Amino acid sequence: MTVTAASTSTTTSSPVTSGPTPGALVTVRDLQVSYGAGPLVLDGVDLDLYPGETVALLGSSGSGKSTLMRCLTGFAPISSGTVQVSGHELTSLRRSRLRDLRASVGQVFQQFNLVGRLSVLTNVLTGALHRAGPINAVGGFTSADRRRAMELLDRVGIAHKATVQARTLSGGQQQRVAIARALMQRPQVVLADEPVASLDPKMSHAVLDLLRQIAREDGIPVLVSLHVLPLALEHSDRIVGLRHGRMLVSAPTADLDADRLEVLYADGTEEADGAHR
Ligand SMILES: Nc1ncnc2c1ncn2[C@@H]1O[C@H](COP(=O)(O)OP(=O)(O)OP(=O)(O)O)[C@@H](O)[C@H]1O
Repeated sequence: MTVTAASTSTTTSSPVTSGPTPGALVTVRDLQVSYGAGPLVLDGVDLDLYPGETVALLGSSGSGKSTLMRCLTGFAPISSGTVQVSGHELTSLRRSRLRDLRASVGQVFQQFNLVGRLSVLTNVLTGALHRAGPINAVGGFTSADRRRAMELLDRVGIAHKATVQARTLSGGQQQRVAIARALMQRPQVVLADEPVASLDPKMSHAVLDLLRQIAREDGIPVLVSLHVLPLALEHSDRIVGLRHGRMLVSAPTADLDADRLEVLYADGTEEADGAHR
């Protein structure tokens, strides 16, 4: 795993960096975001994501985790700063190029976002549409697409459910299907926004194991937001943490423990206090 010099210790302010870091697939610099005329919800955020690493994104409710993820797909109102994905500056891309770039970012969500009445296999196949565009949907999927979708279902351990409706699966099984769908895009990076928030502890470990395995085997970065510190400490190579929109922690997981991460939750809001333990 590669880490930046700025990420080798817990920081109390944003690391001072400029330009893309060699080897990073995602580089965010001095990012500021506000919704409408509201206050800054991200303020001076820097982030690098490297091939093969799993990075846990922590922070109390409202600290800006989802907004940061949205920035990586061009769906957040960026006020200033830069976001580079695979060497492309996202903030200056035309719409068609932005669509291409989004296709290279696989996403996994808390609520799985499957189409419940469609088969598991078809749900995975829809991942191919991100790259091919909607026109391909008219012509249907190719046999190569189907073969790949079955291989991915096998990889996530759920090929035996390929023909059943997605809504008949358990939460953990549905999240595996969602991961297979994201992989169908042949992503260069995977963003998982609270992927285990709806799962029981056993399933949570299994899904996070799977995501980390994918990062390593495919050599892509996986950024996963979590609310439970022990899960982050067990299933990540590096932890970054937001508090009130500022990146307060950026360090290898091996250098961190729950006490050092408390800084993210001091003065926390809503369910943050205590819920992360
Ligand atoms: N579409 C929006 N319009 C206006 N404000 C928004 C919007 N989305 C998020 N916010 C605000 O931005 C801030 C950060 O929200 P965000 O959802 O990124 O936090 P989060 O860390 O992901 O929270 P949670 O852990 O609860 O999901 C919050 O104050 C939130 O109210």
